[in-house]
Order: sequence, then C-alpha cells, then structure tokens
Amino acid sequence: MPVFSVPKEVAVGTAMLGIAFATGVLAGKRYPLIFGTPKSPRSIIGKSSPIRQYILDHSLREHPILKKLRLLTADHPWGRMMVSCDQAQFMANLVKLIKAKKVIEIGVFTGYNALNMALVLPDNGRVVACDINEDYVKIGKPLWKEAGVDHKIDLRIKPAIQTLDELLASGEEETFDFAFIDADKESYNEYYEKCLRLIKKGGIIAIDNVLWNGKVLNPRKDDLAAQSIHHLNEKLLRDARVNISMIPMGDGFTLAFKL
Ligand SMILES: C[S@@+](CC[C@H](N)C(=O)[O-])C[C@H]1O[C@@H](n2cnc3c(N)ncnc32)[C@H](O)[C@@H]1O
Repeated sequence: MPVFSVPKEVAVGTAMLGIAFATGVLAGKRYPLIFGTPKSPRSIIGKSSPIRQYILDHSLREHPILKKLRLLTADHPWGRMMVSCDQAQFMANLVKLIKAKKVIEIGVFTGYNALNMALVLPDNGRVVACDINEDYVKIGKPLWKEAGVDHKIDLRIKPAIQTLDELLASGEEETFDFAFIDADKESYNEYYEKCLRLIKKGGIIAIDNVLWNGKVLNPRKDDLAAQSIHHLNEKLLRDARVNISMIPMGDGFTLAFKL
C-alpha cells in the first residue's frame, strides 16, 4: 500500500499539464502551451477571478474602438501577449497627467496600447511604435484609422534597438515624455538605457512583465528572459537616475520617473 496516494484526477491533471508544458518547450515557445493555446504571463490576479472582474466592472472606461481591438486580439493565437486593458488605462491616465506629446512604444503587437496612447495625445502628438512583425500590426492598423488617430502613430518595422538608435542619432535625445517597454525581454536593459536618454527629465518609462509570472523569484540560469528582467529589477532599485514604483497589475510593471 503506498504511503502517499494522489487522487486519480490530480494525477491525470498533472500529467496533462506536464505534457502541455513539454509540448510548448519542444515547440520552441517561450510560454507553455495549455491545450494548444499559448499561455502568457499576463495577469497576477487570474483573468477569471471575481476580483479582477470587479476591478474591470468598476474602473474600466474603454473607448469602443479599443474594445473592438481587444476583442479582435483575443481571437489571435498569441492574444494573451496584449497588454491588460486596466494597465493600458492607467498608462493613458499618466500620459494625460504629464501632458505628454511624444511617446515610444517598444513592442506593438496588434496595436492596442499604441491606439490607447494615440487616443489621449494631442492632435500634434506622436507615438513612435516599434515592432518587427508587420503581420501582428496589420490587425490593429485599420482600427487606428477608424479611431481617427493613425496620423499620430509613427510605425517603425525593424528591431527596436535600431529605431531607438536612429532617434538618438537624429537629435531626439531628451524629447520624449513617456516610453513603454514591452518587447523581447532579453533586450530590456538596452531598451531601458536608450529610453532613459530619449526621455525628458520628469518623463516616465513603464516596463512591462517585471514579475514574469513569478519566475523572477528564482530565475533559472537557462531562462534568459527571467534573468534579464530580474537583473533590470535589481538595477532599478539602486538606479539614482530615476524614482521607481513596481505595480502589481497585469504581469507587474515598473514605472521609472526620470530625475
Ligand atoms: C508583448 S507584445 C507587445 C504588446 C503590446 N504592447 C500591446 O499593446 O498589446 C511583444 C511584441 O514585441 C515584438 N518584438 C519582439 N522582439 C522585438 C524587437 N527586437 N524589436 C521590436 N519588437 C519586437 C513582438 O513582435 C510582439 O509584437
């Protein structure tokens, strides 16, 4: 007789999760696949949690075209890469508060946050939107136009490092008000350093996924994304060039206020 026995449902469930995880890893995905759907680390409070629903029911004021894009993105196989809507609203409020005119978005995906930023910028404002994948962006582009803000979005399809270097080379140092870093995690430190040069004093850099689904607690040596995020978190704590707040919203995001 076994000393420790596990109910059959738990054993079967655990085995299925194991297979799903292995399938994701073998398929070269950064996120484990749960029954064929990429599961990204997007929310600390579970998406179906009643508390999360309460938060959304009592705080979300989403523009109808943003909502349309969110629902469209939800059907995409990588839909969970999209920024969480409450986090996007928080960033829009910050952008309004500081009366931002120039914003950088690193990692556009289907363009939810680029649209979110463009909607609150003045008519002569600009979002420099950086991505390497035009197919993702094509999903949101028609909605940027439908919302009447496409003229504010300056889309650059190339590695974001290259775009940031071009902005620096063209004399745009210290001219941006806000940056959102949300692309490949391994480059986060470089994105941060370049954004810090591009942002004005008093400007804000928002860095997404700083909790990386909890993996920052004990980052594995071979998990370059978790290592990179964790190192940046440690560096930011001691970085005298900025004040910071780490916000437990979405997958965690840090706000760095340039001094
Ligand atoms: C998490 S998604 C961004 C989500 C987006 N901020 C939103 O509002 O929903 C990450 C994006 O970064 C892009 N990306 C990955 N590596 C990149 C790179 N080196 N330069 C620019 N974009 C990159 C991916 O194509 C993907 O669209």
